[in-house]
Amino acid sequence: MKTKVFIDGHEGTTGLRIHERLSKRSDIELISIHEELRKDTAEIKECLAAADIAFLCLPDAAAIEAVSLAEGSKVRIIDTSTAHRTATGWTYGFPELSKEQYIQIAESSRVGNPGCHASGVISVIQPLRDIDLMPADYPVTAFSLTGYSGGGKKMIKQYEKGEKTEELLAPRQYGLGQKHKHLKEIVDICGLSQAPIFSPIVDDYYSGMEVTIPIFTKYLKGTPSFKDVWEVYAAHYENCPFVHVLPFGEDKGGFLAGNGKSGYDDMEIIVTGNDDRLVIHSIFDNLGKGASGAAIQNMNIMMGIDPATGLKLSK
Ligand SMILES: NC(=O)C1=CN([C@@H]2O[C@H](COP(=O)(O)OP(=O)(O)OC[C@H]3O[C@@H](n4cnc5c(N)ncnc54)[C@H](OP(=O)(O)O)[C@@H]3O)[C@@H](O)[C@H]2O)C=CC1
Ligand SMILES: CC(=O)N[C@@H](CCC(=O)OP(=O)(O)O)C(=O)O
Repeated sequence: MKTKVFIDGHEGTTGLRIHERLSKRSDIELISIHEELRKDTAEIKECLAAADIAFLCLPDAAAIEAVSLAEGSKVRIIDTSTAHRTATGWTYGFPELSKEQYIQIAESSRVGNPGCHASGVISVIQPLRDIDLMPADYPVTAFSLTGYSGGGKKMIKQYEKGEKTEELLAPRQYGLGQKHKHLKEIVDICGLSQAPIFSPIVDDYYSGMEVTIPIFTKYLKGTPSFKDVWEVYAAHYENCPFVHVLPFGEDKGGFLAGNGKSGYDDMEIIVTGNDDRLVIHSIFDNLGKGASGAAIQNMNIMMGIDPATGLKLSK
C-alpha cells in the first residue's frame, strides 16, 4: 500500500524540492490540493486528514495554523518552519545526533525539521558537546555562507528578476543584531550555556551552505590535537550515510566552495587548521540536508525504510 503524503506549501522553494523528489517514487501517493484553494483552511484540513504524512513548507504562522487543523487526525507531521523545532511534544529532526534521536524520529508523529544554518552549526558543535570535549560555556562563533534560495521565493525573485544592484553581486552579511531565529535550537540541541556569535552571509549563487566554526584547542578539555578532534567527528558520523567526514588532512586543495554540495542531500564535515587553532566546516545544500532533503530523510525514517530512499547522495 502506498503512503499518502500531503505537502502544504508545495509551490514554495522547500515544498517544490520535496514535491520533485517524491513525485518520482512509486511507494508514495501525493495528495494534491486545487491551485486556487491551496490557502483555504477547509481544503487544507481535508488534505491533512487524508494523509499519512504531511510536510509543512510554510511561514511560521501558517505552519502553526496547519498543526491546529490537523488536530484529531492520524496524520504525522514534518514541519520545515521554525515554529515547532524546540516545542514540547515535537522531535528535533536531526537523526545524526544519536541512536536515541533516530529512534525518537522513527516513532514520532510531530517532527520539527532543523533550520538550515542550525544544521551546520549543530553538525560541528554537538559531537564535541556530546562527549563533553567542549565545555557548555565555550564561546562559540560561526560564519554561515548561504545561497540566496535560503531566503525563499521572495529572495530568489530579488536576485533573479530584473537588473541586479551592485550590492547583490557581493556577499552580504545579515543577522547583525545577533538575534537570528536559529540561535534557540542551536543552544537547546547543543546544550550550550550561552548563544553563539552567529554571522550569516548570503551570496549571489542559488543554493549551498558552508558553515565555518573556529576553535581554540586549549579551551577544549585536555587540549586535544588536530587529529584527536578529527577522530571525534570520524567516530560520531561513522555510520551516518548523510554526513561524511573528509579524511584527515584533506582540504580540497585549500579552497572550499559554498556551493560544493548544491543539488545533493548530504553533508560534508572538513576539519582544517593545526593543533592550536582549528577551523571546522560543514558543507551542504540549504535545500538538501538544510531543508527538503532532511525532511525526506526524516519521512523515510518514520516510514521505517532506508533513510536515503529517493535522495541524491554524493559518492
Ligand atoms: N529556503 C530554505 O533554504 C529553507 C527554508 N526553510 C523553511 O521552510 C519554510 C518554507 O520556506 P521556503 O520554501 O523557503 O519559502 P517560500 O516563500 O519559497 O515558500 C512558502 C510557500 O508557502 C506558501 N504559503 C504561505 N502562506 C500559506 C498558507 N497560509 N497556506 C498555504 N500556503 C501558504 C507560499 O505561497 P505563495 O506562493 O503564494 O507565496 C509559498 O508558496 C519556511 O518556514 C522556511 O523558514 C527551512 C530551511 C531552509
Ligand atoms: C538567506 C536567508 O535569509 N536565509 C534564512 C534561513 C532560511 C530559512 O528560512 O530557514 P529556516 O526555516 O531554516 O529558519 C535566514 O537566515 O533566516
